[in-house]
Amino acid sequence: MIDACGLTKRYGEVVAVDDLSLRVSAGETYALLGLNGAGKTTTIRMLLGMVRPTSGSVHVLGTAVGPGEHALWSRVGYLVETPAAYPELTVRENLTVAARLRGVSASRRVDEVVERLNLAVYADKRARTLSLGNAQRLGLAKALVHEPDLLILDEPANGLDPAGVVEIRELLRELSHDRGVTVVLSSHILTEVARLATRIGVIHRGRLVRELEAADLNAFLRQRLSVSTRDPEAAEQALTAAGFVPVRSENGALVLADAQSVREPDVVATVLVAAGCPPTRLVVEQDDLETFFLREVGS
Ligand SMILES: Nc1ncnc2c1ncn2[C@@H]1O[C@H](COP(=O)(O)OP(=O)(O)OP(=O)(O)O)[C@@H](O)[C@H]1O
Repeated sequence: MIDACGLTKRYGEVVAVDDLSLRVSAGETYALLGLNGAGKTTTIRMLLGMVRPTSGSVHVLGTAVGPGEHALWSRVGYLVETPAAYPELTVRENLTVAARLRGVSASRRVDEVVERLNLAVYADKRARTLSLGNAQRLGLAKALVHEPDLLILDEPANGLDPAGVVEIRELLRELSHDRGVTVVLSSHILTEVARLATRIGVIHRGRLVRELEAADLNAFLRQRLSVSTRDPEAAEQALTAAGFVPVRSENGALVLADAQSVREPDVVATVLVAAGCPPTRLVVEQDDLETFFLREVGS
């Protein structure tokens, strides 16, 4: 569906995207995950031919992205940053224009996306009166009105309230499962990405620093054993004497990060009981997603 090779974009001294290659296959939901300024929007703009790469190439649906490839975009729906709409036209009129531009004449499709994006109440309101969240809904409706095979969305949850975030997640999931739509999206919200994506690309300072299957995400979350006792100093000594490497955490618990402690906490408990300082709490903890992400981007 998408084949981007060695994409680089420089703005003077700033390297917004640096030698980034990615492939997205049919049916995937691929999420570009990165902090503010990581290069997500620039990458997405290059995929869509809105920004010309300084070097590298992009193929979308087998076609090289470049001037004159109009037919290609009838199969692609996209939303980039603040969605643009004709401010004096109503929601329905905006969608009708978008549909016509994509060669779709059926007003049924406009009704369907109005319904699907919960815009019925606003259908006859001018676009300029919409809240940020509803403007985002209109942007998504425009991206979907021609039933594209590929959706490319920059921060689709932007401006939406928590219910709207869930709604859009469900919509994208449904499009992917029921209609086989391929989705490429960017986000800086790891928990959201983890719920939706089948594959995740972590982008940092313009570089794709890691790609992983969402199903493998758990394997990247480090585990450790956290032990509390009434006498942490004695416990630390006993564990050190037994060959463990306990580290005192801020809350006074001892943390053991080695694989054996995580696998066999009973061995740790036995050492502590024998030393006369039995554990009052013994728990295997896992990195949360934010810790994983910050570790990946090294900050
Ligand atoms: N037109 C431009 N001129 C100069 N610098 C730019 C331009 N567009 C982007 N940049 C710079 O390129 C870098 C990447 O920006 P980009 O908007 O792609 O990041 P992003 O990951 O989408 O960030 P955000 O989540 O904040 O939207 C940033 O340092 C940004 O300031």
